[in-house]
Amino acid sequence: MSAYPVERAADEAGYPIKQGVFVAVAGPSGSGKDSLIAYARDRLGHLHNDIVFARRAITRPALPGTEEHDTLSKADFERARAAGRFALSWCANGLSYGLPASLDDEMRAGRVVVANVSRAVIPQLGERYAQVVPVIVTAPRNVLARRLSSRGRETMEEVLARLERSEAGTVPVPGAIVIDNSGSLEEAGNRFLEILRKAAAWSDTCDRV
Ligand SMILES: Nc1ncnc2c1ncn2[C@@H]1O[C@H](COP(=O)(O)OP(=O)(O)OP(=O)(O)O)[C@@H](O)[C@H]1O
Ligand SMILES: O=P(O)(O)OC[C@H]1O[C@H](OP(=O)(O)O)[C@H](O)[C@@H]1O
Repeated sequence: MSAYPVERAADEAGYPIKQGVFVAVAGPSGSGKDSLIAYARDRLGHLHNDIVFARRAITRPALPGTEEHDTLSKADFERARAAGRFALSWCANGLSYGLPASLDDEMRAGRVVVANVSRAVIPQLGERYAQVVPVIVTAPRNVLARRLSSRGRETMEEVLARLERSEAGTVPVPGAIVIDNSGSLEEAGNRFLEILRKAAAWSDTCDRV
């Protein structure tokens, strides 16, 4: 068995990619990762062209009013993964998730890439990209429970499983920036926006040296 994830094998010699900044947004289900990403995306102003928001492939039907993603069947997902179409993939919550391999080109072009990822794959991101900014979004369990129930995307059983995972999925992420999203979306969203602005400035600096 290869020591590396399947996704790395396609271009082993070229990793880690030194350009670009990868902002990895993680944290328990319901903490508000997608909400913060959407908040910032709407307020980027002139940075809009420099920051790329990853579109995930998920083995879940697309639902109106939630994250826009590609939907693949399990079989198609596995085929895409085997063909090297994902920069990174993982399984969680009974689903498979993938980030498109085209993100490597965005990184090589020196852009800031923003993606919602599992906490567990942040170390793999560090193997693929030299500059990764992990952002962990948090909220207390009772807040997660309220938000997941009122979002209505999962059944009650699935909500309970996600709440269990909220702690079970916790892995140490050295150097992570933690955003407490237990208060207003505006407050946490502006903190996240500031992180993206800094990442864009950092990416510019790296381009020049
Ligand atoms: N600061 C906030 N105040 C009130 N409601 C919020 C806040 N942030 C997010 N929400 C709501 O909480 C719910 C969960 O948010 P969101 O879907 O962004 O979480 P997530 O971390 O992306 O979850 P998942 O990992 O399950 O996709 C949504 O209905 C969203 O509108
Ligand atoms: O618990 P961990 O492994 O950190 O995250 C698990 C996965 O679940 C959530 O996705 P979604 O809510 O199904 O869109 C996260 O975005 C992540 O991809």
